[in-house]
Amino acid sequence: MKAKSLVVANWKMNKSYVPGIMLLNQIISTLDPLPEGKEMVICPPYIHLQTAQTLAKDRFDVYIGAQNCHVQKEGAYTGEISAPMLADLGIKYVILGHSERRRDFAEDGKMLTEKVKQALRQGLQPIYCFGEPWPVRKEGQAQAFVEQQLQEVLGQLDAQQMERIVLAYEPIWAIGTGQTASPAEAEEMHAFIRAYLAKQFSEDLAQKTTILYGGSCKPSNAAALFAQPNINGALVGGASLDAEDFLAIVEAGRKEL
Ligand SMILES: O=C(CO)COP(=O)(O)O
Repeated sequence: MKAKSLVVANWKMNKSYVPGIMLLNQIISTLDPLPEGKEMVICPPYIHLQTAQTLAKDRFDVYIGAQNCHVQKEGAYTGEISAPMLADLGIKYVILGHSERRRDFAEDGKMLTEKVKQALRQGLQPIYCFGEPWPVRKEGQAQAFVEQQLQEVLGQLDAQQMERIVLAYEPIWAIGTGQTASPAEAEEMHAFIRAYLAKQFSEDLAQKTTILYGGSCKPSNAAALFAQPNINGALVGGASLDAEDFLAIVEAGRKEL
């Protein structure tokens, strides 16, 4: 079985209520149905999740995701949102391990393993993010760094759990910088990640796992990235805040993925 292809919007902390609803409407209503095996996913801030879910509910090709969830199911955790709350809304995906959360909220492998397991228990599909900073790449240590970020979380999961995980390679130096990894650089890392999955789990699981690229993905570079054999889609930040740009990336995915 071939890996599912996804083009995922990560709005981060952008778009207040009315502009957010307008953008959701524009993106979802303009998209022509995608063929089977391809999905568009939108991960807006929490305030938009319920509306987004309503707008996407009759589409078999559009799904909604959250940008984070708490480790615990419920309790005295002021300001937090739990995985059961997201699942109850019908949300399908949750982004976990984004470098901005690792940096700003000290999320480490141990905590992310627990979050991934909690999300899975609630029926959500985690989009697990990882990627190296520039000094690590410069030293030629990018693969070793990525392998460790994979191992500390995925190494704690069984094959059945792994079947519901989406991976997102996001080199930190490419996030929000306009400096994307070249298609060859991205493909080299994606092939390495697939080889890791084959070694750690099985060749079958490695082939079935969706591996996204993230970091300054734009309409101008999406097609070349998507043409790489081990790239199954993208996690898009800045360019997902503009309907035309994001839909252009989704269209590149329709052709190339
Ligand atoms: O962090 C990202 C997606 O999660 C990538 O952000 P940019 O597309 O803005 O570089």
